[in-house]
Amino acid sequence: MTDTIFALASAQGRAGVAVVRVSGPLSWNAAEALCGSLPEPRRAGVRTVANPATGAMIDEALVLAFEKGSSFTGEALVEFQTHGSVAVVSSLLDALGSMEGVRMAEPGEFTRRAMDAGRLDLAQVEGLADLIDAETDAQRNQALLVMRGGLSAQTESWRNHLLHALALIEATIDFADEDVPVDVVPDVVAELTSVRNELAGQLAGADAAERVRSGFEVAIVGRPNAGKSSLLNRLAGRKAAITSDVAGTTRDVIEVRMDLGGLAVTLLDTAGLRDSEDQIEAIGVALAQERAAAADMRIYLLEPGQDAPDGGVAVDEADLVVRGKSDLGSGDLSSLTGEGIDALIAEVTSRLTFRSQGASLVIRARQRDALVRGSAAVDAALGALEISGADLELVSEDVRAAVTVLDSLVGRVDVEDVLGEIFGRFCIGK
Ligand SMILES: Nc1nc2c(ncn2[C@@H]2O[C@H](COP(=O)(O)OP(=O)(O)OP(=O)(O)O)[C@@H](O)[C@H]2O)c(=O)[nH]1
Ligand SMILES: [K+]
Ligand SMILES: [Mg+2]
Repeated sequence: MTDTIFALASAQGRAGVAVVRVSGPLSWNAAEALCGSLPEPRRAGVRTVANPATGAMIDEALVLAFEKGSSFTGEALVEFQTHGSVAVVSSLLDALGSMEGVRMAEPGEFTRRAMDAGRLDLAQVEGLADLIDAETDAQRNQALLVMRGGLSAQTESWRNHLLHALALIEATIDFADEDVPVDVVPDVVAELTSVRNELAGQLAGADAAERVRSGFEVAIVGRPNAGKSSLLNRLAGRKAAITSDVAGTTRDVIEVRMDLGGLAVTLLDTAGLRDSEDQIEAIGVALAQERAAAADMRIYLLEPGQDAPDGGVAVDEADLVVRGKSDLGSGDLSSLTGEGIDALIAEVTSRLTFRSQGASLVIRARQRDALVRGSAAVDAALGALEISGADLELVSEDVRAAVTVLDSLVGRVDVEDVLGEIFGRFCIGK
């Protein structure tokens, strides 16, 4: 019999309410032992929860039971909503742990069971993991789409087209000796081409999807004392970086995480760009150049009197060049007075929002890799079909390979090795 597992599903520590989840064949028995009778399935009921071994009362809780086949895990499941006290939760967990056939869940084990029961596929599990980690609206929306099966539905449709192509090819191979000269090649080519184009479309939006998921990096660069750290602090609304009138104050890259219009953005403050005799500062400048070059966008901060960026970091059309310290005379913005700061935020947000709009549903390197391999297999099949008198056996092998790759994307085959890694990153209780 499968183990019955339990865990705190809500966050650790003091809270208004804590949720303890019990899933598996013995979950209802365990819950009945704790609270007498269970409410009707899917109907909340208030119960007194007591330790069956000692009779000691643990708490008064809202109890919810789910029947096998209609819970998150697909198993019989009970949720206790207790008062969110550390002592209540630990005595409830202790009481559960002392029961025969019931044990603490491993990280991600509830989700793993949901997947085994066919309630979620692997791509959806990845969406769920991202949803739990989501900090901004864009991350939440993206994760929800994937968790609700957006990528899975696409994959299913590609798979159906490929299977249709395969059926056409195989019928031709089977009837090769007979007198039915039907040329299936045009239909097969049409099916494969449409799949290839859709795969290419998803792949084209993978970079943007990755940015939405992990956040855009925006680096502030410029000469020493231009006011970069002051600008970072103004944008962050707190004193994240040291500022001073000493040129060469910043050496390390300072990172501040922000939410700009629902997008996750990491703002980088970097060392002022100049040739320095100071070894440590020179290392800082090299680091600044490296991080700025790798960032998605740069804000080049000009100091008063400076007309244009002076090398050191390549500035392209994705970047913003702004004049600071406007309070001293002319300029676009001032970190001292706040002038022009909202306009800068609006401009950065609109540029990044524009870039995020092409995002596809490919949220993981694993998924992208599968699409790249699937697309290569479809290309190989199409290539083989271009030769007149194409070897249909070879074509069918390529198409079959593409199907297998798509199956691995949703976890239908061949994914034991990635499962451990994916579920291990969930917390206990999920
Ligand atoms: N008047 C005025 N002074 C500013 C403004 N922004 C920064 N400063 C001053 O300019 C000097 C340098 O500011 P920082 O923010 O340390 O400049 P930085 O570009 O980070 O300097 P490094 O880290 O040394 O490269 C400090 O004395 C700041 O107070 C501004 O908008 N107006
Ligand atoms: K400075
Ligand atoms: Mg600085």
